[in-house]
Amino acid sequence: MNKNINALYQIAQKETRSIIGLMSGTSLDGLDIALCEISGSGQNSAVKITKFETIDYSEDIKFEIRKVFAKKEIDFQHLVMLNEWIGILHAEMINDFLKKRNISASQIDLIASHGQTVLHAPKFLHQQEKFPNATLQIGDGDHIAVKTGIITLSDFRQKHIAAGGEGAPLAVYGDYFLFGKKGENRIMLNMGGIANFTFLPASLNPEETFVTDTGTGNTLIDLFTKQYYPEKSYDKDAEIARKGTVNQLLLDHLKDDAFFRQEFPKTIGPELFSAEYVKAALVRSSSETISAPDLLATLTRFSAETIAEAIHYAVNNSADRLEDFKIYLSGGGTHNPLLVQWLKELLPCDFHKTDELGISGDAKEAVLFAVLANETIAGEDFNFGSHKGIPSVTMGKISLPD
Ligand SMILES: Nc1ncnc2c1ncn2[C@@H]1O[C@H](COP(=O)(O)OP(=O)(O)OP(=O)(O)O)[C@@H](O)[C@H]1O
Ligand SMILES: CC(=O)N[C@H]1[C@@H]2OC[C@@H](O2)[C@@H](O)[C@@H]1O[C@H](C)C(=O)O
Repeated sequence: MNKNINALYQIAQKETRSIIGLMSGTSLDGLDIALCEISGSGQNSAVKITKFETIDYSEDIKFEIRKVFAKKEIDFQHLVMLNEWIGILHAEMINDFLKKRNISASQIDLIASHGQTVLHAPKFLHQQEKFPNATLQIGDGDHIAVKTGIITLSDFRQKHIAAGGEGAPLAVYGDYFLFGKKGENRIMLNMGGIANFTFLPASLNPEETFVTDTGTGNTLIDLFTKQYYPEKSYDKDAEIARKGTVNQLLLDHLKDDAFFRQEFPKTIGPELFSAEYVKAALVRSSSETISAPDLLATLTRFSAETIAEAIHYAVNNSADRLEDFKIYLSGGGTHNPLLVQWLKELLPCDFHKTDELGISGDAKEAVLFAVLANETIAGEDFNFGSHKGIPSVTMGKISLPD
């Protein structure tokens, strides 16, 4: 038997697996690395994060990714080179992460690598009938496996699409296994570049469980902060937005898009929520001369209202009331006090952070990919039912180190 296949067989039978989860999201801020000890699988999964770090992307890395990120027309050779380069860079970041902590590669069972999303084009966005839902994450897993010496699972989203999904969000698998609690209605709300939530009803009936993106989270706030204040990468503590006033007419135009009228589950990216999207709404509302604080206040309100309206809609379609739901926040938007304040005003739910459930909100998405890898290697069949959007499949391609 090939020694790596034998290793996988042994890993699958271990009581506890050491799995590194990696996530680099749409904010292009860096690579989240979460070292997890995972025992069990499926609903019996238990995760302990033993180490976590976000390794910031250098300006050079951001610059090179931005050349292709969310763009329809690019230099194709650059994308091909970037796929290899990001794989090598991520491997080096993992090696540094381990070295700093005196952990050897032999102590790690698996790496679960999300990769860097460069284009996310569900059918809703590309609108070309003969083509399927499409998404591309780069940073080839073979580079990570060879350079770290650790078996690596990567490219999780393709199987989801192959099995009938949109390739995102995938959070529901981990959210259901780690945070589903019988007798308690929970909503796991992640506010990254794009915001999404997993609806976990008290029944834990997989047929009533779903996950959906809601629209922009931080992506437009970050984009226009950088545009008006090039020295800042985001509106820290909403300092700028707080000085502004929401422009209601602009807000109405921002919210007037077919994406918001689409049924759940749905997914989207910065391909739609771009500078052009905002500029078109500025023109339609004749507010091109808006001040930077007013624009940031309006964009923050746009995120808050679209998230809140999606949650209202989800709960209205259930047998329960908003007051009966606990919302667990994660992702960078949790640190935006104005966004969170407005959400609390718009949603009469009971607000918490995933940290209270033992998983830090900044690490959660990286952990979710470690859980997906755990399922692929050690999980048993779990049926999420027949409804659209959550195919009952394992995900990730396996790269062997030698
Ligand atoms: N103190 C803060 N005040 C306001 N916003 C903050 C603060 N801290 C973080 N953020 C926001 O969080 C963002 C980073 O979020 P996160 O790391 O969840 O993004 P991501 O992983 O790229 O997202 P995605 O879920 O799209 O993959 C920052 O760009 C910023 O908008
Ligand atoms: C294509 C892509 O990278 N999508 C991300 C992004 O970040 C948030 C939202 O948009 C979500 O759909 C997804 O990530 C999470 C981890 C998911 O798949 O659940």
